[in-house]
This record gives sequence, structure tokens and C-alpha cells, in this order.
Amino acid sequence: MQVRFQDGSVAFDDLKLAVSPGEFVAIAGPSGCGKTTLLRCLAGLQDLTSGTLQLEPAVEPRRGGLGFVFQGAALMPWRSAWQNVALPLELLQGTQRPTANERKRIASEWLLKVGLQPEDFEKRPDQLSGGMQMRVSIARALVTEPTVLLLDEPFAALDDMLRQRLGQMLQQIWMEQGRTVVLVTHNLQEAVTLSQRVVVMNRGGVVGQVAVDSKYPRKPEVFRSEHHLACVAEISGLLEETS
Ligand SMILES: Nc1ncnc2c1ncn2[C@@H]1O[C@H](COP(=O)(O)OP(=O)(O)OP(=O)(O)O)[C@@H](O)[C@H]1O
Repeated sequence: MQVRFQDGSVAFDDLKLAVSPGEFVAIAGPSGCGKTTLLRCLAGLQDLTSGTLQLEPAVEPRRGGLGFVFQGAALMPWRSAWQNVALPLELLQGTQRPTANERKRIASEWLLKVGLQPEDFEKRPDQLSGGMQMRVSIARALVTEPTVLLLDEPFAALDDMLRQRLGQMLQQIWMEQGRTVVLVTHNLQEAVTLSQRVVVMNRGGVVGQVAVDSKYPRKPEVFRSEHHLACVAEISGLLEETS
């Protein structure tokens, strides 16, 4: 598939990628190689110039089948933490839409799951730290229990400890609920620790894929194992060869 923008710039020219239902895939690659554009295409936010893209089983974003964590928290500044999380529930239609009380309860449950304290639920984004805002954003993406979860550098702005904690939480959620996860990350250790397969992009296309074969759950220390170090080295090699 290809995405070319109106100003002539090309995000990717000939990108081929298949993701199986229930798979945890990481996408790694240098800045500007088209990772965000790929996620936007998967989410239906960006049209392809040519080629095809199919999600199987088909997901309906408007029915909460798809969750997207954007680069940066992208919260609504005038809404409290729980009101931000409840937004995708408000957008559900018909019988799928929970009542106002239910929406607050479900949003609060997800905020607890991502480690926010109840005293912070009523705070607006500008009253929360960057890490807390990112957790709210992750809770918002999960609140409809989507079958496909797309994450664009969700932990980039966080310190190492929080990054690891939220990575472990993401792994847990994927293991418990068997949803498809596509995680864009510059951090090769993170990619290899969390995913089953790392898709390596460069210069607007896929230049290789590395399967990570170790068992779940994977603790953060797993990246020191021989297999994980070899995976990181292979990805780095692919990036160097093609840069
Ligand atoms: N709306 C747009 N109009 C024109 N060009 C764009 C647009 N969005 C992205 N691009 C270009 O497409 C290419 C891929 O951008 P994209 O944001 O997908 O890269 P990325 O790999 O996610 O980068 P980063 O890691 O820095 O977020 C870049 O050259 C970028 O300048």
C-alpha cells in the first residue's frame, strides 16, 4: 500500500504488512519512516493513495472496536480525567451506550487499572503530570474493550520506571483479553520485551521482521536474555543496513 500526501511527500511507497487477530506486533523504525501514518491508516483516519488494507476480523471504530493511543496524551483540556475516559462510551450508539452512571463507573474502573488514584479522577489534564495524562489516554483507548489496540509511542515521554510499569500493564491486558495490539516504539528493548514480532520500517517500507519467541509473561529484565539481546541486535542491524 502507498500513502502520498497532497504536497508530494510519501509516507510509504510499497508497504506490505499482515497482522493476525490476537497478535502483539511492535513497529520500530527511525523518525519519519511512516509509522504514525501506518497506524492512522489502520485506524481509518488516513486514506491510502493505492493498495488495500483489511482488518480481520473487521472492526467498527464507531462501535468501540478500535482503541488508539496517540503520540502525546491528546486529552480534552476541559474534561476531567474520568470524563475523558468516558468519552468513547458516550459515542457508542443505541443499546451499546451505557447510562451516565455506568459510564462513570466503567471509566473509574479503567483509571484504577492504569494506576490512577481516585482523588485524581476529577482533575483536568492540566492538573495531572505527563505520566498521569498518558495513563488517562491509555484508559480512554481501553474503555470500550476494543479488539484492536493501536499505540503510537505511548510511553515515550515517561521516565524509565513508569515506562516499564505501563509496558507490563499493557502486556497483562493483552494476555488477559486476547486483543490485537500494534505498538509503535523507538525503544528496541521495549519492542522486544513486549511483542511477539517486531516489524522494522525504514525509508517508507518494511525492511524486515524479527520474531520474539520467549514465553509470556515477560518481566522487564527479560531483555538481558541471550534471545532478546540477539533480537535487538538483529533489529539494529536491519536499521543500519537500510539507513
Ligand atoms: N499530513 C501530512 N502532510 C504531508 N506530509 C506528511 C503528513 N503526515 C506525515 N507526513 C510525512 O510522511 C512521512 C512519514 O511521517 P510519519 O509521521 O508517519 O513518520 P513516523 O515514522 O511516525 O515519524 P516519528 O517517529 O517522528 O513520529 C514524513 O516524511 C512526514 O513528513
